[in-house]
Amino acid sequence: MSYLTLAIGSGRTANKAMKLLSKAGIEFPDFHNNSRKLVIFDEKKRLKLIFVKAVDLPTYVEKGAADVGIIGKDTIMEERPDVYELLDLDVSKCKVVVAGFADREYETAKSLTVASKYPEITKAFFEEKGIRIETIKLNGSIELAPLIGMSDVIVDIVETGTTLKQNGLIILDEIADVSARLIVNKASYATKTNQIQQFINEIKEVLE
Ligand SMILES: Nc1ncnc2c1ncn2[C@@H]1O[C@H](COP(=O)(O)OP(=O)(O)OP(=O)(O)O)[C@@H](O)[C@H]1O
Ligand SMILES: O=P(O)(O)OC[C@H]1O[C@H](OP(=O)(O)OP(=O)(O)O)[C@H](O)[C@@H]1O
Repeated sequence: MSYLTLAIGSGRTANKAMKLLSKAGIEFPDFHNNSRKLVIFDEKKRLKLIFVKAVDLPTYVEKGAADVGIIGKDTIMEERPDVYELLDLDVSKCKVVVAGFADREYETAKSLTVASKYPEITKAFFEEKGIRIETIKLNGSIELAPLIGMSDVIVDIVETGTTLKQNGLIILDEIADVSARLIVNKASYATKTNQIQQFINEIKEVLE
């Protein structure tokens, strides 16, 4: 039987995903905390694991370079890949929110400048709300933008709320709940149905 290729984001989700796999009895002997190895196999050689930049992960799965992938719902919403989303893994939980200063007009604003890593989520959300926006695409430290007057608000991830609090910002709107999801390449699902289904069942069994 050939192996499945599984893509995992190399950043924050990697450890969570590896813990989940280990709980399901799928062990990767070559996985260590500070390892820079980008391709590893599980001990039974059923899974080839590749570590990719999270934002690129949907592309690997959509193009079939990976059969399956573990990725945050935020990235799925932003990239809208043509893949199957088959399982909510219920880890890496956070929210996509609009945040800004408490004392500025938000609900009554006709137009806003919004800084975000998520231009597509931002556009769709404010279109629906009927607020005209200019989006400033940033790749990190998003909370800085309103502090230095570069944007009125931000669209970003909140987990504990610490980053917002320490920068004097509050949640103004909630856009979506986020957790890690299992996505599957459509052609792989047709040609490797049993293998993929078995993998999903093994993971399902260890979800709380
Ligand atoms: N503070 C957070 N708490 C929980 N989950 C988060 C948090 N920030 C991000 N996430 C989730 O983890 C995913 C990966 O986030 P991360 O910031 O590690 O991206 P990355 O692209 O891997 O980072 P890097 O730029 O360091 O490679 C996000 O898409 C989101 O679903
Ligand atoms: O609510 P909290 O628990 O404070 O977490 C939220 C923060 O975590 C993420 O940033 P990340 O750590 O990925 O850093 P970044 O600024 O480089 O995106 C996110 O963009 C927020 O800034």
